[in-house]
Amino acid sequence: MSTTPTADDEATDETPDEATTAATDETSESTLATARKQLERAATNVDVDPAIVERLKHPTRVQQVSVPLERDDGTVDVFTGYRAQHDDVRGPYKGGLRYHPEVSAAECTGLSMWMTWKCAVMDLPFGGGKGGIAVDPKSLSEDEHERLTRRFAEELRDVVGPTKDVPAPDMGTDAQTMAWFMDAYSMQQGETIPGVVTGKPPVIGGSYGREAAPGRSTAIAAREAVDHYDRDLAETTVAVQGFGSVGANAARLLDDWGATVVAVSDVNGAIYDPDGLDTRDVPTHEEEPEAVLSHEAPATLSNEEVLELDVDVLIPAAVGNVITADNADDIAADIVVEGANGPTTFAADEILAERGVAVIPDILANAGGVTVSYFEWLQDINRRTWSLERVNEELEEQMLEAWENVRDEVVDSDLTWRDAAYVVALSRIAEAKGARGLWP
Ligand SMILES: NC(=O)C1=CN([C@@H]2O[C@H](COP(=O)(O)OP(=O)(O)OC[C@H]3O[C@@H](n4cnc5c(N)ncnc54)[C@H](OP(=O)(O)O)[C@@H]3O)[C@@H](O)[C@H]2O)C=CC1
Ligand SMILES: O=C(O)CCC(=O)C(=O)O
Repeated sequence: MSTTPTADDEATDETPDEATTAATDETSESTLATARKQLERAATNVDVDPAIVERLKHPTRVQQVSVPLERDDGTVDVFTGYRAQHDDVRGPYKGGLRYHPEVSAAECTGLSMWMTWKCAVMDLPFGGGKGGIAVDPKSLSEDEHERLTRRFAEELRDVVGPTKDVPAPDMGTDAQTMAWFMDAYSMQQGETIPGVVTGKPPVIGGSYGREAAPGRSTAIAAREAVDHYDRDLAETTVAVQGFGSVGANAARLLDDWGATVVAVSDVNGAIYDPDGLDTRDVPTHEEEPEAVLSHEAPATLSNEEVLELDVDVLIPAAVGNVITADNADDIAADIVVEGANGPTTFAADEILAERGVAVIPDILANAGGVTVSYFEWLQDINRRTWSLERVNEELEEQMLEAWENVRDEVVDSDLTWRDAAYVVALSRIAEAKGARGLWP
């Protein structure tokens, strides 16, 4: 079933277009509204055909599917799944699959727009996609997670594929989810096709280093930002919201590199030690969900308090829309590095910019995930495995190149880091559209 989402979308009751105008209450500014407003603002800094900008406010398509699940007790529940495909002028759609109760057509559309820019900033030959199922993954047994994923893969079969659209993990999904997805798709196609998804376990064509990659790039971005502002990482304090794939890997690397990580949180709150936490001893979401508070520490904080801690670097690495107009004035960090996708609303971004807080945007900071996904895709096509050392070296190189491209715009054109990243991305996308003769 291929549809434009309708008001049947139980998760939000809004279409992608309605989502833009529905966001009247600042704190509830939707992902899609933020993504569109960011695009409009950034477009004023680039010489790009307004028709292209108008086109880029909309996805190519959003696939909406019903995903029936037979529960372990024999009853059946039907969930709604989505795959938003935003733009593919530079290559196949690329982006994660999220299992979360708030997944909706509008959210996937906004997230797929950010994937288009992210792939362009990193100069990867991909466009932007994002999808998921509106479900609480913690309510699923492992067998239910597998059955749901296999059925989702069947429903998406016509729109995904190694040269069409290549999903990957996101919140609530992991390497095992990708393995089931790849197996279900391969069985339907009658041959093993590892390149249909990335983020798989290495034993079936996954790349070493993929799981840690978005956290690694977030740490690299934090390190480079600290250096850009003439500070010393050894004297830098860091707070991290979210201790999953992105947050835990970023925190542990920065800890390894000499920074002092004073607070980390999961969904239930944060642990705080002004002298620095031993982040390797704190259980990650993958090791044990909701276990951060079980680690002994001098103090605990709420998730709101962790955002307002007086640290040098704040890394929101959990859910979106956590820095809003309501708390932007209370953010005490000098540098915010966006590990999560869309943690800062449009209005909050403007407040932080006025206050001189540097915000390193998600489309640059957490782009290590999709970059190593690209490496995985190359390995799958070539049937050749790269070592972890090679993956990390090439990631470092690609991140530094993207960092320099964006930094040059910040320095030369006096732009915010987000606007600068958009200038790099939009210029490449517009150039590709021009070269292909696509209008718009
Ligand atoms: N995985 C990837 O490849 C990439 C992910 N991202 C983005 O990074 C963010 C995190 O994703 P990822 O690390 O994969 O997710 P995970 O599911 O691995 O971890 C999420 C973490 O956030 C915590 N969390 C969940 N809800 C909240 C909340 N409301 N407040 C505070 N903490 C919360 C979870 O706690 P608990 O353990 O208690 O559940 C967990 O520690 C998302 O925005 C995602 O889109 C970006 C690039 C790539
Ligand atoms: O690895 C990928 O393809 C995409 C990861 C992702 O969803 C993201 O960067 O937000």
